[in-house]
Amino acid sequence: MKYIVGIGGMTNGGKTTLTNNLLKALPNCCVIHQDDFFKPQDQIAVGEDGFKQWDVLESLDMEAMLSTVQAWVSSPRKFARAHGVSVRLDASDTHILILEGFLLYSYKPLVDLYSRRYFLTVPYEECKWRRSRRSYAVPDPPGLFDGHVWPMYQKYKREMEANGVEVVYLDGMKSREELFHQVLEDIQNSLLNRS
Ligand SMILES: Nc1ncnc2c1ncn2[C@@H]1O[C@H](COP(=O)(O)OP(=O)(O)O)[C@@H](O)[C@H]1O
Ligand SMILES: NC(=O)c1ccc[n+]([C@@H]2O[C@H](COP(=O)(O)O)[C@@H](O)[C@H]2O)c1
Ligand SMILES: [Mg+2]
Repeated sequence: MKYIVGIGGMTNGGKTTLTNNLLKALPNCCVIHQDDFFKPQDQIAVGEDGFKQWDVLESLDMEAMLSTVQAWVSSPRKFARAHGVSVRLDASDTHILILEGFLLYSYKPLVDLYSRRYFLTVPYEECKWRRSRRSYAVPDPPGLFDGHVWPMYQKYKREMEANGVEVVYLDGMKSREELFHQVLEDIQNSLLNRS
């Protein structure tokens, strides 16, 4: 069985942290990080607001991300081997792929592939505070969060909801451990129901 999990939601909701914890616990589990598909800086548009538009779908090479997902779908075993993931021979023939990123459910060709879509959120103030402590490959210029990051998050979330995309919301204010156990248990139950 092939099982694709989305760990989506807002920037600094805790997606990467949760994903790394799940990867250690789930057998035959590969990961694809959406952040690895950002286009080079010189291809990022500059908006009327003067900000580089990092937080829009066009800043990501989603075709390349889709091809990577398709490579896993066509042979999870080969994909795992190529990415240094050990495949347990004794385990049942279940293969899991985690897709992790902030715009997972806004790209049409991918949206129906998920077996389960999680969506992490934290309140505005917490998100802004966590973000202010992060250092990205390209540092945030002053005002980016309120001028670009937060409005784009709201826009894409509204669109996702208007499109009726079904997600399981996760409270990113819970502890790392609580989130890990909640989602691990949920995935395990969902896998049992399918087998
Ligand atoms: N459950 C949590 N509670 C408090 N802080 C968290 C939690 N999960 C992650 N963090 C912290 O928040 C920041 C963003 O986490 P990260 O996993 O990189 O988020 P994302 O990938 O969604 O941007 C990091 O400093 C991380 O240590
Ligand atoms: N990885 C990069 O090349 C890069 C560059 C500029 C901004 N970012 C930021 O990365 C964020 C997405 O990653 P997180 O969800 O982990 O925060 C976006 O909000 C974007 O503004 C990433
Ligand atoms: Mg991240």
